[in-house]
Amino acid sequence: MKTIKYPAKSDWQDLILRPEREKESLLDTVKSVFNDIKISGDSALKLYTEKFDNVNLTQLKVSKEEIDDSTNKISMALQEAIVRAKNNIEKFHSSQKEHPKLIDIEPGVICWRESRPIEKVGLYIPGGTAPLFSTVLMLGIPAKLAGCKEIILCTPPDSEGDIHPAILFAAKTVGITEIYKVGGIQAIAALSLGTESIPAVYKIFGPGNQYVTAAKKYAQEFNISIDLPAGPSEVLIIADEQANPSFVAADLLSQAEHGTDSQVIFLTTDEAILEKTLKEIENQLKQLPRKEIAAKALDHSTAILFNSIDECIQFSNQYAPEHLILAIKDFVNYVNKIENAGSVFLGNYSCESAGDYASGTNHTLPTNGYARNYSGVSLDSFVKKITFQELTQEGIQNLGPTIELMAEAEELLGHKNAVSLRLK
Ligand SMILES: NC(=O)c1ccc[n+]([C@@H]2O[C@H](COP(=O)([O-])OP(=O)(O)OC[C@H]3O[C@@H](n4cnc5c(N)ncnc54)[C@H](O)[C@@H]3O)[C@@H](O)[C@H]2O)c1
Ligand SMILES: N[C@H](CO)Cc1c[nH]c[nH+]1
Ligand SMILES: [Zn+2]
Repeated sequence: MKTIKYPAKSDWQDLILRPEREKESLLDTVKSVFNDIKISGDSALKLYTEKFDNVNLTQLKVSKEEIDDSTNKISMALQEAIVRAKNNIEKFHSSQKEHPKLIDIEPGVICWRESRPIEKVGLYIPGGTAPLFSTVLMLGIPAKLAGCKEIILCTPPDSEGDIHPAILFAAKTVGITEIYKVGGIQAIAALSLGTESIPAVYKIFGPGNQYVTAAKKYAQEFNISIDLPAGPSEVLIIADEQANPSFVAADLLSQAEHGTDSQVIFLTTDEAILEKTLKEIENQLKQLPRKEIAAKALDHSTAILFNSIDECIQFSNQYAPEHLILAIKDFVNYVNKIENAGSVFLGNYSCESAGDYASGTNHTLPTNGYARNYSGVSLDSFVKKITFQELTQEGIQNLGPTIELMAEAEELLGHKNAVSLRLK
């Protein structure tokens, strides 16, 4: 991890850069996979699965037996943990339900808005280097709460052609049964274009590596919408003198271990905390099974010493992290100053892992600076909002002349006429 002390503001622009693959070559790969899947459907899907996941599949769809068997393949304790997390995620996301509010605009003019589920949605569950069954809960629960009719789940198979039983158990717990063994660009292409076995959907959700994220961006060319660009994980931690260096190190490593292209940023005003945290990172890293992955992520991660917490917050707002942890005493005084972040964790005991698994918030969040203009996944992501209005005869009599005047000024006399006829 690189250490920088008191950087000038003019250097911040370089410090907020994320490690990225060369976009051009990524896009070329994405385009050719989409093209092959458009032409050859399932057979291209199988070829790409052999190429990128090293497994030769005969059947892409997960059978009912495989789903049912998943229960016997994971411990009772894990089953209970998944159910507890599900209840918490459900509680938080249910609270996001909006009830139509009728607004009296003027006498005889009422407007309101109602939500309707997106009928067909595709959920991508990452599985390249870790089976992220928690993501099944994060996407499946709001999809079900919203009332989406067709929910198609895609996730890469392991080298035996199997899906991790915890992914299948989580899907079963949420009530998802249409599951396909396909990952990466080819999964996103199948969900966008449809193949003999995988139906096309209207919106694609889910995080993934740079290939998946690039494919989701490209899918938009086919009029498919996407949740958000949720790429390689990241966390930014702001710590003062009362922070606990071992907690801070553990939180940084928790996101570094996701992938070699993850990035973690540590900001502090206290030089002693900086030194102790770097030592802790070194010690804790050795104990992690994914130490090679985390070490590579740390190679393009930075620890920065600043003069004040205000300066740390300003830097964080410019960086726009996926996760922000405020390991500072008076975090309540800084909440209002946070402008760009996917999800925020307050105080020494709010570890980021809580949000990843079980506290209730969603872990599918904007990365790579997209927290400047995107929100994380929520119930809203799975619905469209339709506006309604009812004008009575009194309403059009009152408002009509204003509409007529505006229509005439725009030289749209057809619009004006639709009002004038009703005023007679
Ligand atoms: N932002 C979020 O909300 C969030 C949440 C969870 C996970 N994540 C991120 O998701 C990512 C998961 O990545 P992963 O790799 O473990 O799983 P993944 O499922 O995203 O990607 C695996 C797939 O990548 C494809 N692939 C691998 N090498 C390729 C190559 N050379 N060319 C073309 N395709 C290739 C394969 O098809 C494989 O199935 C991590 O980066 C993690 O940080 C983000
Ligand atoms: N931290 C990830 C989002 O960046 C989500 C996750 C899933 N499992 C563990 N973590
Ligand atoms: Zn995580």
